[in-house]
Amino acid sequence: MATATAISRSVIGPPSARKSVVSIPAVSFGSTVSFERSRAANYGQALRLADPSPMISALCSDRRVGDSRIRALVEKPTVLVSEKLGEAGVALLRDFANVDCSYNLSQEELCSKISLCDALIVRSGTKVTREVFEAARGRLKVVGRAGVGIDNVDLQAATENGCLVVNAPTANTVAAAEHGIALLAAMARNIAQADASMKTGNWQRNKYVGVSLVGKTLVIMGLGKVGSEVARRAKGLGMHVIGHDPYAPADRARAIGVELVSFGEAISSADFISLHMPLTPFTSKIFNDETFGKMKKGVRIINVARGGVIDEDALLRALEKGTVAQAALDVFTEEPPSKDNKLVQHENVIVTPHLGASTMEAQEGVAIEIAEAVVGALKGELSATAVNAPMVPSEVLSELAPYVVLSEKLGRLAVQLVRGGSGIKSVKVVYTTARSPDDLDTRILRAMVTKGIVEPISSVFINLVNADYAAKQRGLRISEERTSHNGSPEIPLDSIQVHLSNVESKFASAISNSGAIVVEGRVKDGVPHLTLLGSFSVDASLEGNLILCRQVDQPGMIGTVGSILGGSNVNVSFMSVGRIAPRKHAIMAIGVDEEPPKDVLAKIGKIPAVEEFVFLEL
Ligand SMILES: NC(=O)c1ccc[n+]([C@@H]2O[C@H](COP(=O)([O-])OP(=O)(O)OC[C@H]3O[C@@H](n4cnc5c(N)ncnc54)[C@H](O)[C@@H]3O)[C@@H](O)[C@H]2O)c1
Ligand SMILES: O=C(O)[C@H](O)COP(=O)(O)O
Repeated sequence: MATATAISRSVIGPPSARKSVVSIPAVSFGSTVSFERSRAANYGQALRLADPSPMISALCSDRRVGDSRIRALVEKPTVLVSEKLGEAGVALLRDFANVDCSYNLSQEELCSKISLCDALIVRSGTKVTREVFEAARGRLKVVGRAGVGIDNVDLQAATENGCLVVNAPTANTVAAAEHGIALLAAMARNIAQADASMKTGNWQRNKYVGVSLVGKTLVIMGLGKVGSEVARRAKGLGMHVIGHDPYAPADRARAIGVELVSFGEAISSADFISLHMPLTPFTSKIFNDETFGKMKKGVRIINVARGGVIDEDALLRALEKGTVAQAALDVFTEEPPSKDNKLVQHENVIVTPHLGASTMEAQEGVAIEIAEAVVGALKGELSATAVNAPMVPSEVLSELAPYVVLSEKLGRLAVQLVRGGSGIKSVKVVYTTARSPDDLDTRILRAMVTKGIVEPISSVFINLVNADYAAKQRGLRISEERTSHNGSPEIPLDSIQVHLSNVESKFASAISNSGAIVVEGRVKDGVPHLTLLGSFSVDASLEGNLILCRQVDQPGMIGTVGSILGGSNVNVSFMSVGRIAPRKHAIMAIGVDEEPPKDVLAKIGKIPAVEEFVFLEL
C-alpha cells in the first residue's frame, strides 16, 4: 500500500499563475508523456507581477509578513527616517513608500516603531543595535545609512536577521574633505580661539600667532575617498603630503602624488596628521599613549573620521605634555560629548559637532543616494552600496532570474522528500553549464537553494543576506560542483541538481544510485521544470502543488488518477509521466491547483499499480 504525506506550508508561488489554468491538448515528448495545461506564457507574466526580481524573492518572501508576494508589492512599504534627511531624498521616498520622519527617538521609541517599518534611514546619530533588529520581528528589510560610516549599525545582527544594510558612500566625500581642510587651516591660524576672544571684547594679536602650512609634512591616515581629496587639496596649499594605508592601491596613491609609508614612519615624520580611516576593531584607539609618544613634538592632529580611533584620555595627556601642540576634532568617542569634556574645553583644541558631511550640497546628495538605494532594495533590486550582502551585478542577476526561482523550488522540493533520519547535513548543488567558472556567479543560486531547504523546516526566513549564515547556524554544509556542458555559453545553465546525502526519503524513488535524494531542474521557456528525480526522468513544471506517484507503467493510469481527482473537484493543471522503459516503473507528476483532501490522496494510494506517492507544495 502506498502512503502519502502532505507537508503544509503557506504557498508563496505566484497566485495569479495558479489561477490561470488553460486547457490544451496533450503533448508527447519522447519517453516523457506530458499532459500539460501549460501556463508557461502566463507564468512568465505572473512572475514579473508577483516577483519582479530575484531580490523580491530574497527580501520579500518572508513568511512572517504573510504568504502573498503580490500584497507586499501592492501595499506601500513604510520607511522610517530617524534623522534629518535632505528634502529631495524624502520626496523620492514618498513616491514609493509611506514615510515617517520621526527624529530624536529614544532607543525604546525606535524599538517600538520598528516592527511597523520595512526600511529605516539613519545618519550617525541613531544606534541600530541588535535590540532594534530583534524588535523589528522580521519586517525590517533594509537599513539605509545616509552617509559613509556604518559603525552605528550592528551589521552582524542585521545579517542574522536577513536585513540588508546600504550606505551612501560618495555624496559627502568632498564635504568631509573640505571640512578637514577648514579645520587644518583654522587650527594652524587659531581662528576659533581668536574669534571667541574678539567676541568677548579682546584684541590679542600676539597671543594668536599661528604656524604656516607651506612646506610642512601632512600625513594622511587612510587614503580612501576622503583622504585622497584632502591630499589633493593639501598639495595645493604647498604641503608635503605622505600617506599611510595598508590597503590602498599603490597606483591610486601615485596618481595623486602621495607616497605611502609605514605607520611608524608616518607618525614620526608628521607635522600634521589627518585621520581618514574607518573605525574598526583594528583602528579602535590606534592613537594612544604609545603612538603619541612616537610622534614629533608639536605635531597637530585633525580628526574628521571617527572619535574612537583616538584614545581621548591619551590625547589629553599628549596635549598637556606638548607632544601634541593642537588638535582639531569633528568626531568623538561619545557623541555628543559631555559638557565638561576636557578635550572640548582645551584651549589648544578646536571642535565642531560632527559637521564633516553637513553642507547643503552633500546632504541633498546623500539623501538622494540613500533614498534611491533603499527604494531599489525594497523593489528587489540589488544595491551597488550593499554593505552586508554579496554583490551580484544587475546584468548577472537578470540573466539568472529564472534559475533563481528554479534553485529555490528544487531546494523546497528536495527537503519535502526527506523523511527524517539523522537530519540534513550535507547538500551538494551541481550546475551543468557551458560557461567557465569566471562567467557564472552562483552565489545567489546557492542562497536560493538554501532558502528552499531551510525555510520549510524552520522559523527563519532566508535571503541573499543571511543564507550562508543561516546554513552555517544549522550545521548545513552546502558544496557546489560544476559539470561542463557542450551547449552554448549564451545560456547560463543547462541544469541544476540538488543532492541531499545521508537522509531517508519518504519517496524512495527520489533516491539515486549514489544513495542521495537527487532532484534536477531546468528552465524551459522561462519556467522552472523538474527533469530528474532520483534515477527517473520526469518533466513537471515546478509551480503550485505536485503529486508524485511511482507506478507500474501501464495503460489507463493517467485516466484513473485524473478521474479520482476530477471526481473530487480537484483541478489538474498538468500530468506528466517519465518512464525507465515501457511497462516498467514510471513516475507520474500531477500538478493540482489545491491540496486534495486526505481521502482523495488515499484513493490514489489504493490504485493497485501505484507503488508510492507523495504530495508536495512548491
Ligand atoms: N566627519 C564626518 O562627517 C565624516 C564624513 C564622511 C566620512 N567620514 C568618515 O571618514 C572615514 C573615511 O571615509 P571614506 O569615505 O574616505 O572611506 P573609505 O573607505 O573610502 O576610506 C577609508 C580608507 O581607510 C583605509 N584604512 C583602513 N584601515 C586602515 C588602517 N588601519 N590604517 C590606515 N588606513 C586604513 C582603507 O584602506 C581606506 O582606503 C570614515 O570613518 C567615515 O565614516 C566622516
Ligand atoms: O560617516 C559619515 O558619512 C559621516 O560621519 C557623516 O555622518 P552624518 O551623516 O551623521 O553627518
